Amino acid sequence: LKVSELGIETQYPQELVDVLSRINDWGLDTFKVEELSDQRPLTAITYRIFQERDLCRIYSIDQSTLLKYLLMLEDHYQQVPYHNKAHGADVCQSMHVLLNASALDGVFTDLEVMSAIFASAVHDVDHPGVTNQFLINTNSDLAIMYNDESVLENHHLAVAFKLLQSQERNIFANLTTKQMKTLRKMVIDMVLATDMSKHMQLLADLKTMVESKKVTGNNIIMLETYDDRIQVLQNMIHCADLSNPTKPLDIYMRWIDRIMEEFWRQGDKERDLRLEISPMCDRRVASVEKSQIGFIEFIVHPLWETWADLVYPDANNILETLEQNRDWYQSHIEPENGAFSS
Ligand SMILES: COc1ccc(-c2ccn(CCC(=O)N3CCOCC3)n2)cc1OC1CCCC1
Ligand SMILES: [Mg+2]
Ligand SMILES: [Zn+2]
Repeated sequence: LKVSELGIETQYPQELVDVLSRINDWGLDTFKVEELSDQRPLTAITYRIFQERDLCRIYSIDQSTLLKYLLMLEDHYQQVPYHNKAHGADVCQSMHVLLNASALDGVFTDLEVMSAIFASAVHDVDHPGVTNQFLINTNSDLAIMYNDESVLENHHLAVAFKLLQSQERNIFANLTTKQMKTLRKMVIDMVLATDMSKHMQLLADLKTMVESKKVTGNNIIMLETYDDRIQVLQNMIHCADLSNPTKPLDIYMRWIDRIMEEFWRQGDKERDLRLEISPMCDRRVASVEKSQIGFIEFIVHPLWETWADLVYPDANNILETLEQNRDWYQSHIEPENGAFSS
């Protein structure tokens, strides 16, 4: 990558080129990209991935149109502690790495790959930093608009596709009608799958697929139907969305700081509104480490263990890091608040 190919202006061009050289690695430091890109991590990372996968050439995407769309998309991520443009960038880059699993070599078409990268980049756009339940409980305009069903995820999709409607930002202008129809359906199916309320069903279906896994001679997964293909992509974006505990511990800790601040700000709003404070949202009775251990035990590890089975042995190192992080927190439980530690 050359400085001229960064796509964005920065006072640290060479350092940014150096950090982005890890675009295909699981440990890429999104926070470093955020700092070195002058607060443009989503544009810098997504633009780099489009280049890496040659998507502009394959789909005749004008580079300035892509940059205009990405900058506008990035500006529509809200300045909230966790669900901001850095999270969007991180999930996009994590998805890019997961797509490179050798068990999936040649499995997905270029259109499916572009759909997955696009879905990841847009998947939390305009997130207000509160949960679906909070939006429902407070009779918000968004909950009214989407009838309490995957409220945030429907909104992220609507915003992402609306931004495509101007001719100067329509990166998919040169796709055929059929390609656009396919891309739109897959992006909708993937972003809706990032709603935590779909987690148990997604995981159950993934386990069923693993039990009946069909592979070719060189251990490449065979996915014959749309339902099978989209199910793998839905679990992939869900894994990417829940990938913080699988990253190097110092990076994981910084994501914890951000999600807790976002949860605590929601708790502050609930306290002011005299609503019951949601679990883990009361900054006065926080047990950060215990919450993470529960999150890993009940959600993240069961999901990643199943994913690691599906793409065995490609995700073994990721699962290993997750288990090391879990063990680290287990052995560093902070003393109970107050005098009576158990
Ligand atoms: C680094 O820590 C986390 C990173 C990601 C998540 C997380 C959960 C579900 N998602 C997917 C999006 C979603 O559905 N959400 C967004 C979070 O709030 C619930 C609805 N993401 C949770 C995390 O920690 C929580 C706070 C202590 C234990 C759990
Ligand atoms: Mg989300
Ligand atoms: Zn997300």
